[in-house]
Amino acid sequence: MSTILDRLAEIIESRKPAQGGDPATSYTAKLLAKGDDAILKKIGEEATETVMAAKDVRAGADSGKVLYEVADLWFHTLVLLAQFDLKPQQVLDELARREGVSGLAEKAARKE
Ligand SMILES: N=c1c2ncn([C@@H]3O[C@H](COP(=O)(O)OP(=O)(O)OP(=O)(O)O)[C@@H](O)[C@H]3O)c2ncn1[C@@H]1O[C@H](COP(=O)(O)O)[C@@H](O)[C@H]1O
Repeated sequence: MSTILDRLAEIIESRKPAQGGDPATSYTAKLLAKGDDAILKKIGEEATETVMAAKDVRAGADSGKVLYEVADLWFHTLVLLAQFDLKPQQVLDELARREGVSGLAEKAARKE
């Protein structure tokens, strides 16, 4: 069964310049055509907007604001994955690989 992440990844793939993505009709095609720096800039912006939304929620705003910004951030990380020919499933596989491994234990092992 395909998930929304898989379906979005397919759409993003189809927006690549090499696949005929049209920057005039597609936000994703426009961003991909601009290249690495533009994509990375968007991720920085969306991460910052997520931080600001979380602060706003703590100051009384609706928590939906965080959901909205995280969706923007996830979308742009999917564009970044596509730019490097990576798939969301590979990120899910990496998270699955880490399942059950304490972050503290993993960090300690790295220091040895
Ligand atoms: N999920 C998304 C999605 N989330 C966010 N965005 C866009 O990401 C941008 C977020 O940037 P900002 O909030 O900073 O808004 P902005 O000022 O318009 O952005 P900039 O011009 O500054 O880059 C907005 O233009 C949003 O519309 C998305 N654009 C597309 N998708 C998905 O991708 C599909 C293909 O979209 P197109 O490639 O545009 O056809 C869509 O059907 C959706 O499923």
